[in-house]
Amino acid sequence: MIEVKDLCFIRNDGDNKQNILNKLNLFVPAAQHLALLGDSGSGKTTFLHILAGLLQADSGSVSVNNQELSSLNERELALYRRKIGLIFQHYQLLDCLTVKQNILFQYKLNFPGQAASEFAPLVEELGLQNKLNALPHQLSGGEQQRVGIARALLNKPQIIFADEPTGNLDQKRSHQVVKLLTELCSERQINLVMVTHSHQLTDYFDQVKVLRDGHFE
Ligand SMILES: Nc1ncnc2c1ncn2[C@@H]1O[C@H](COP(=O)(O)OP(=O)(O)OP(=O)(O)O)[C@@H](O)[C@H]1O
Repeated sequence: MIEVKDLCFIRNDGDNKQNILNKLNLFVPAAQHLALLGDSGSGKTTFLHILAGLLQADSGSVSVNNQELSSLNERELALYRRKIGLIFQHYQLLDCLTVKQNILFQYKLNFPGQAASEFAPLVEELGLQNKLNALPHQLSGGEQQRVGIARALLNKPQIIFADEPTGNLDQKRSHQVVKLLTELCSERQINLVMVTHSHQLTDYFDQVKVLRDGHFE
C-alpha cells in the first residue's frame, strides 16, 4: 500500500530552483498496480526514486505499507530498500556473470545460506530455463528484461518499482514483458509502480496517473 500526501520535491540547480513535484497526492491499495505516465522531464523517475527511498522529499509524506519513509534512519532505509524490487530500462545486468548468476546475485546477499526455492519455477515462468548459462550480451532485449524481472522477484519484494522497463523493446515484446510482469506480481500480491511512455500498456494496470506540472492530472 502506498500513500502519498502533499509531496513536494525541489531541485536546486545552481541559481535555479525547480519545483519538480508540487503537492502530489496518491493512494495505491495493497497489491494494486499503477502505471505512471507523463512527458519527458515531468518528474516520473524522481517520484519513483522518492518512493524507493533513494531520494528524500522536501515536504509532505510518503508511506509505504504503513512505514513513513521520512521517519526512517539510514539503517532502516537500507532494510526498506531490501524489501523492494527495482527494474530498469537498461536492465542493469552484470555482463561478466551468467543469467543464473545475475538472477541469484542479490538474493545471495539478502538471504545468505538460504536455498532459493523459487528460482526454478520463476525461471520456467519467465521462459529462461535454456538461457541460464548465457551471458547478458548473448540475449535479446526482451530476454534481458525477463532476467531483470526474475532477479527482482526472487528477492520476495513487497513492492516493485519499474522505470520504463520496455523503453528498449518493440511493441510486441513490450506487451509480452508487461503482461508477464503484471501477472507475476498479481500471483504474489505485490504492489507494482511502472513508469511508461506507452498509453497502450496501461490496460494491464489498476490505476493510471499522468504527471504534469508537478502533480497528477
Ligand atoms: N540529478 C539531477 N540534477 C538536476 N536536475 C535533475 C537531475 N535529475 C533530473 N533532473 C531534472 O528533474 C526533472 C525531472 O526529471 P525526471 O528524470 O524525474 O523526469 P522523467 O519524467 O522521468 O523524464 P523522462 O521521461 O525523460 O525519463 C527534469 O527537468 C530533469 O532535468
